[in-house]
Amino acid sequence: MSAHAAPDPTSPSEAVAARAVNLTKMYGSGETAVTALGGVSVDLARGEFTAIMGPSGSGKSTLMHCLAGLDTATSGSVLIGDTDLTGLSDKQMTALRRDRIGFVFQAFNLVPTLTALENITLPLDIAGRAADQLWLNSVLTRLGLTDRLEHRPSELSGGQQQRVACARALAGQPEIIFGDEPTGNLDSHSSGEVLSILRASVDEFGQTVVIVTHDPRAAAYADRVVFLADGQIVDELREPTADTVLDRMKGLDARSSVRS
Ligand SMILES: Nc1ncnc2c1ncn2[C@@H]1O[C@H](COP(=O)(O)OP(=O)(O)OP(=O)(O)O)[C@@H](O)[C@H]1O
Repeated sequence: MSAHAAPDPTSPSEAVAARAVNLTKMYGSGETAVTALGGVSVDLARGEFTAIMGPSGSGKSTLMHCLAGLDTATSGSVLIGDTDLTGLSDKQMTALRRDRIGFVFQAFNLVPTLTALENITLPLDIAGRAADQLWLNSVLTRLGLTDRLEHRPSELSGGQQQRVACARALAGQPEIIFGDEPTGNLDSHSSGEVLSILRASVDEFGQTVVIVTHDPRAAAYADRVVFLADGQIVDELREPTADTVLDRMKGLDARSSVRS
């Protein structure tokens, strides 16, 4: 198994978009306690596309939810840029998620009664921020949405809905975008489109993207794949291909089945 890079405590925060330090998450207590994360430390570099992979139950969603401020860890800390999430009030956490983080979920999570454009600008409207029109136009053009802006979600294909969700995540120029199985509900063509958009947002816009995925072909779009097993980071891969990811996953699945 190849060594994975431990976080460098001296690395400047400009280079690190999000950081987990010795993150532990327990569910339940006593004999029924489950350790979902057993002391995870990881740095997510700015301007990089990272995929989190691992067998079912390995802690991927828990890690992403803690990093994104959607869940709180039992111990350890999470930083978004320089901000330590530990100790933030609910109000501060809501503001941080709204102003500094973009989300793309498996289920698209669009508001059915709003048009595509209204969905895209909704988080900015709620925050009372005006969209940067030049930026928004370049995102809408890049995502091929300019002729779909007046459509409601029910009038769009799954792939188009997820492109709207990507535009919504990008509209506010967040520090980091988290995707929880963003292609889990899409066919392979639409998956490829959405992943190309996330890839382009990193290459062309300097965005930082982190996704959880089960799909080695999706992970192959990333710069780096971080592998979890049993609530620990056990491996990582740079410049992954679908084949190299699949190989590593086979090793982890074998390891899990030996344990269970
Ligand atoms: N709300 C909860 N209550 C109790 N246990 C939980 C809860 N959420 C997750 N777990 C447990 O924590 C562990 C990690 O779960 P998590 O959902 O993070 O894994 P995952 O790698 O994302 O799984 P999958 O690939 O199946 O979505 C699992 O053993 C799971 O059963």
